[in-house]
Amino acid sequence: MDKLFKNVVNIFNQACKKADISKTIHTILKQPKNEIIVNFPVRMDSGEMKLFKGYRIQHNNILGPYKGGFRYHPQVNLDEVKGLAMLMTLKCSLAGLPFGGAKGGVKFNPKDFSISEIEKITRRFVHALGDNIGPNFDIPAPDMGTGAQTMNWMMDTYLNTSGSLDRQCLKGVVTGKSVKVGGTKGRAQATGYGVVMCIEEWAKQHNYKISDKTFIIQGFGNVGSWAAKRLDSLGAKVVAVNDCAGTLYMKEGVPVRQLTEYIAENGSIAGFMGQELLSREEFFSMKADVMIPAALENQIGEKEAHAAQVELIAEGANGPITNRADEILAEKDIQVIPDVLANSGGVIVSYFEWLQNRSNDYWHEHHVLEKLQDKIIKAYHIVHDLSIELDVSKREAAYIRALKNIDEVYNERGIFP
Ligand SMILES: NC(=O)C1=CN([C@@H]2O[C@H](COP(=O)(O)OP(=O)(O)OC[C@H]3O[C@@H](n4cnc5c(N)ncnc54)[C@H](OP(=O)(O)O)[C@@H]3O)[C@@H](O)[C@H]2O)C=CC1
Ligand SMILES: O=C(O)CCC(=O)C(=O)O
Repeated sequence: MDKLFKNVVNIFNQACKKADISKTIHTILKQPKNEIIVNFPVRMDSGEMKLFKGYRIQHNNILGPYKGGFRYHPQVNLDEVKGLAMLMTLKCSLAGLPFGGAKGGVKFNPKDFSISEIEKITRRFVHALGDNIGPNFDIPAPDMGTGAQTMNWMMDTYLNTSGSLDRQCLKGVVTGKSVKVGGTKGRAQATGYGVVMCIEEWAKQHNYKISDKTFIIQGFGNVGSWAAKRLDSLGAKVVAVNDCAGTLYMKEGVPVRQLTEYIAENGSIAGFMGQELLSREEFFSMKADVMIPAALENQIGEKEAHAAQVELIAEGANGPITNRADEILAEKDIQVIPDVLANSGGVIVSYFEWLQNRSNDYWHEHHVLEKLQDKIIKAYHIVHDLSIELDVSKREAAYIRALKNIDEVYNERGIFP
């Protein structure tokens, strides 16, 4: 089984060499600054006490407060969260945000717990983290298995336990909250929309008419479903969706809104419109124009890369392609828009939420989405141009650009001895 942190560090090492990053900066960045692990007890509905393990990995904060999501998933582990935290440092730097990188999570499957148990787990986790998070220090956000409701509980717990009277500014302790409690319009759709905005830009460069193309999406949660909605509005056909239950294939295109509603009610694609599901293997070998992995890391390994029959992969998920698979895809001339660029829409709009919380001035949705488009398209062209100039993949170009920004800041500030 590939390890995410190792995969990310391999590309980081290559990029450091190509970007001529000093040994000192390489040494600072190759491990996270802080690895926080908490074990905390929570009383279940049955009265039983259960112990949970939570992580917050703070990779680097030279550019600003640590920033990155919290994941609730049974596979959460230290290696995974370290890899995800390093990706956040690179993602924020590439997007030009005044944030560093962090990631966290709790190892459990939310599907096995009641809403009130999930609320208690969330509140106890925030309590256990204490001052390790804060609106000017480390700002969590949603990731797999968490969403606006989780962020609302987190903010509420932090406000009630921090001891500070500055309720307004403290709202920015987490982003991705619901709009009524201080979230921004546009955050829910930001990551999925951002992925498609990158695909739209790629399409313009390749004289590619999106409305004539077929798309396949792994994962139909926050990222996958919003990407599908934007594709649908552009007239494109999403012909297959894969989740843990299997692969839904509909030749004429999946009815995106109905599927979103169905999953919200039933928890998965199983049973949708009476369709028989295909296998995971059939998803990864399906002939289509574009694939959007929007689930877990390491989904496209050697086998899936050999089987792939698409022209472009836009990484909605973090780290969905292993190092070896990256090489195979390059040999097959399958292009990749890398995670640190393609899924940066989420953290970009999180930044807008944080700004709105600080100023107490809330923006229209169209303004948020316009600003998102400006930022992500700017990053897209920086990556594209650099990949041509240096003759490297878009992933390497993205890492190189992000590392150069960080290197420059360290060099101008100097390093504390
Ligand atoms: N939310 C955000 O703003 C951002 C998310 N990302 C990344 O995007 C990815 C998805 O996140 P998000 O949409 O928020 O998560 P969600 O929890 O909303 O959705 C996850 C989706 O992935 C599916 N999934 C999980 N495990 C598997 C598997 N083994 N095989 C197939 N499908 C699977 C789930 O299906 P099932 O119900 O069957 O488990 C579900 O459809 C993650 O990699 C995350 O790090 C990146 C940037 C920002
Ligand atoms: O919105 C954020 O702050 C972080 C989103 C995230 O976790 C990610 O981009 O992987």
